[in-house]
Amino acid sequence: MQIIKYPARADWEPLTRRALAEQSATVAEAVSAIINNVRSRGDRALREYEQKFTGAMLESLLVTDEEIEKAESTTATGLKQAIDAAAANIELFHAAQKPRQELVVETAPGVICRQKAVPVQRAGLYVPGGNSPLFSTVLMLAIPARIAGCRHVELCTPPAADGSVHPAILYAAKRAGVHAVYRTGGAQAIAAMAFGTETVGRADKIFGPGNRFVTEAKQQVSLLGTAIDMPAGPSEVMVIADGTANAQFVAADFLSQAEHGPDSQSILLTADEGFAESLPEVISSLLAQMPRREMMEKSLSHSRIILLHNDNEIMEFSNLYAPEHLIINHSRAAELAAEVTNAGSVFIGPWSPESAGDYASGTNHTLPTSGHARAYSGVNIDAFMKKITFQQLSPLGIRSIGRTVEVMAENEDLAAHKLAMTLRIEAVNNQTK
Ligand SMILES: NC(=O)c1ccc[n+]([C@@H]2O[C@H](COP(=O)([O-])OP(=O)(O)OC[C@H]3O[C@@H](n4cnc5c(N)ncnc54)[C@H](O)[C@@H]3O)[C@@H](O)[C@H]2O)c1
Ligand SMILES: N[C@H](CO)Cc1c[nH]c[nH+]1
Ligand SMILES: [Zn+2]
Repeated sequence: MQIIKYPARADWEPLTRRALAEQSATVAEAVSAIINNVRSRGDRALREYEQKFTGAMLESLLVTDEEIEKAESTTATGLKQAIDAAAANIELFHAAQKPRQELVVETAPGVICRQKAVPVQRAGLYVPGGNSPLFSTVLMLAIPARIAGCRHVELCTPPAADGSVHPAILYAAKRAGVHAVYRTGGAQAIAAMAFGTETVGRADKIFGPGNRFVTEAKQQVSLLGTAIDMPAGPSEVMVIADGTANAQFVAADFLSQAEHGPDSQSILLTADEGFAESLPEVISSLLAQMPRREMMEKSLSHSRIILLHNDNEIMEFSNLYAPEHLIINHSRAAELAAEVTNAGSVFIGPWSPESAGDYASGTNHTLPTSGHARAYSGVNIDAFMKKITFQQLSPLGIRSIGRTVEVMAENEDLAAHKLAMTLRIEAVNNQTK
């Protein structure tokens, strides 16, 4: 693994670029063709793509109630208990985010303004299933959708080669209140939820992580009129460590990222040269005990160890990179955490591995990647809600702001705008004569 020692400031920006996560032109072209095909040929296109990418020959795209019931009985009790325990924490943290009450402000006498949070009505959730069936993602998306009060929640996920959907995905979907599950994945699933097909319902907004094809598809359909949560592509972690960090912990955090896919990325920032130099060997020895070694090696080949002069430089670099996950395994962890301005989710201290947030601490694991944490939040209750504003003016309100509106409309050269107020001012004046 590459160790980059004291890079010049001019080289920091290029170092923050993701190795493979950039959306290539080929991916964009392939995705655009898939979207057009699904848009014009609906279910037929979905079936063809599933056969091509997963090998599944599908009769029904919709998972039946019987399959969901059966999944409940085939999922091991210990796993169901773990899913239930994680779900309870995710519910607690997300329920606390729900706006408590409507906002009401009388901005001027007789002018009442209200802001009301209203749920997205039809939510489309994507649960990845290429590399492994991420049933934890079902909880991360469907629980906030249910708490927000979405009227219809549908979920797409790639099927196995025999056409089945992993039982734990179905168990979690039922537990979290999903209304319909479809066996389709990749860009085709995103297109299906964006435009609707004979079977898949059209969603108002699409949520969830995925590989480069899924993320590109979400970005393309967002330009064609369907809202998305954010770009949540190939996973990445930045670890900040000093000499007090347990190197095995850091190495395991690197590997847990690498196993998400060949285009995941892990970066260590440290000011401790000895720690930087010793880490690759610790990673290699842990890697030797792991399954999926080949894929993890690919991911690690574009991971990096970056040696900087001090903690100030480390925090500056981290905020420039804007990591999806930031683990601070450092003697001043809490102080450094207070300086984070760009990150998806932060894990503070030696006892907070990313795995905790991936599954069970209660925070959401659907997070912005590729530097999008500079401007986007991870999934939270707000993502499932729109804020609608209301205003109601009384005759007193017309008196309060009528003249202000007239003057502004006149000076924007918008005579009809002015007239709509002038007529009311005259009516109020006539009433009170
Ligand atoms: N950012 C986040 O919040 C977050 C959370 C969880 C997972 N992830 C990421 O999600 C990703 C999951 O990826 P995955 O591949 O395991 O599952 P996936 O479900 O995202 O993608 C699998 C599907 O991609 C499509 N596909 C594969 N190769 C293709 C090709 N050549 N052309 C067109 N379509 C193709 C197929 O339809 C396939 O079924 C990982 O990169 C992981 O890091 C991100
Ligand atoms: N680390 C992933 C992206 O945040 C989420 C995940 C699901 N399962 C395991 N990990
Ligand atoms: Zn993970």
